[in-house]
Amino acid sequence: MSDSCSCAQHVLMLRQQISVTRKEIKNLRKKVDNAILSHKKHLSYLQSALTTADQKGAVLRAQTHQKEQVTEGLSLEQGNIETVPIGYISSCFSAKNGTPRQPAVCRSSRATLRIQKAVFNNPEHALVGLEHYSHVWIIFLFHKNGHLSYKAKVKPPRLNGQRVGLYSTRTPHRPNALGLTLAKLDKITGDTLYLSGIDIISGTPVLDIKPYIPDYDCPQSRGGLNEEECLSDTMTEGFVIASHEMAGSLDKELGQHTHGDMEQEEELLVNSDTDVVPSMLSPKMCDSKLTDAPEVAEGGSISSLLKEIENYISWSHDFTQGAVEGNGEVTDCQNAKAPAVQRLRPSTEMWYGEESYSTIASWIRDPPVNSLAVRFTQHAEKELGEFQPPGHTVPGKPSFQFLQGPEEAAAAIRAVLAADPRSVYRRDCCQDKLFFFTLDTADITCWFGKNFAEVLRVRAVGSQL
Ligand SMILES: C[S@@+](CC[C@H](N)C(=O)[O-])C[C@H]1O[C@@H](n2cnc3c(N)ncnc32)[C@H](O)[C@@H]1O
Repeated sequence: MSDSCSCAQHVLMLRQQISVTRKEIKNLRKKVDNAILSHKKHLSYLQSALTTADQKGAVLRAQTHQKEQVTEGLSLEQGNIETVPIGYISSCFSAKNGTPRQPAVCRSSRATLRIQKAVFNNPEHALVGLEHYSHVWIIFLFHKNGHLSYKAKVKPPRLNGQRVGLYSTRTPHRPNALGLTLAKLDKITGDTLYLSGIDIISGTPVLDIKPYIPDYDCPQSRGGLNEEECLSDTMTEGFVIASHEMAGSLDKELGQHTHGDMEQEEELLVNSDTDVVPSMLSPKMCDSKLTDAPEVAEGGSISSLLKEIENYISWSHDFTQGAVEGNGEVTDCQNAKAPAVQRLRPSTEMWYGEESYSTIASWIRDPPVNSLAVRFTQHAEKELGEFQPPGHTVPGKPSFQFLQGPEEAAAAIRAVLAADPRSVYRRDCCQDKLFFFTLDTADITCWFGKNFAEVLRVRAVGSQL
């Protein structure tokens, strides 16, 4: 009996010891977990400090290198510069394939650019004031050129195999692999720029940002066009403003005008050495020259002259509106013209003088390749419709990271394909092959037929086939 009693006591004691040991183990585990957590925090802090130090190191190295170059006589003055990216692009294009060739091709393409802390202690300070501008020039490195090879002559895809000097093109393959893109600045939040209308892939190092100032950057805008007017997508405003300007300058000068001056203005309008045919002018302006109106010369009917100008302005607005509706193509300069509108250019030119105008190679607006009709199979349309806007999570459905939803994505896909993203080689030799590209979080599969492209499949990046 006593044996069994002492045995039971022993078991009880052992149980108590086990329970104490368990508690100790639990406490120890807690301590270890806490230690791991605090180490992890410390580690991530150290890692981020290391990254910043690395970036700062890169900047310092660049600066030191620059100084060394100065002492070695290889300074800025000799055209030597060690570049330091001010940030890297995150964009809806992850690869070169399928990325628009110019920003104007796809207005809905989106990107962000965060200014690096390594370059400025307070990157957001460097952006103060930029919010007043609607567009910015992005100067970047074509970092995915693969190798730094270049040739003096290139074959732009839109020239369908014809060769031209590389400096007459925007080819990425140039001695200094610098790209220049005019992007729309949608907003700035802290140290980050939100951009749209870009032709730059994710990960691209950006070297500089400059505000787009039409008064400086857009020859057509000289002579008093304001920002809004110059940035308009069409010629309409420019044309109308020219007429307004004419009215304005007449307003100012009416008192001093002689009959001869009036005649000159009219001469300029009707007989200028341009291809503006009389039928392009207001019927009234063609029929009755201002010089035919003796009251004006006598200073008697200024109001009728102003009325005339007003009619002209309103007519020219209607006319250009009609012309513009036919074609929405635009290029770098945001008010560059569609071919239909081009004919109107000389009439504006008259008022600013020829030197105010830019000229371009005709193939830019009238290339020997057709733009393509784009269609989606029903299946592809349905697949695209599944995509959710950024931040929306619906179980089992993919979400975009940049594009605002399926509609915007469809517009972007149409724009990219309509401009025929294939190389000349691919167009000629691989016509029957499928074409793949990635847009935001969607993998697009399509094929090309005569003058059309068809989207066959739209799948979430990384999803199983
Ligand atoms: C023809 S370049 C024009 C870029 C810029 N607008 C310019 O005029 O300098 C646009 C093409 O460059 C390619 N591209 C974009 N970002 C790139 C990068 N970081 N490295 C190499 N190629 C790039 C894409 O294939 C895109 O279609």
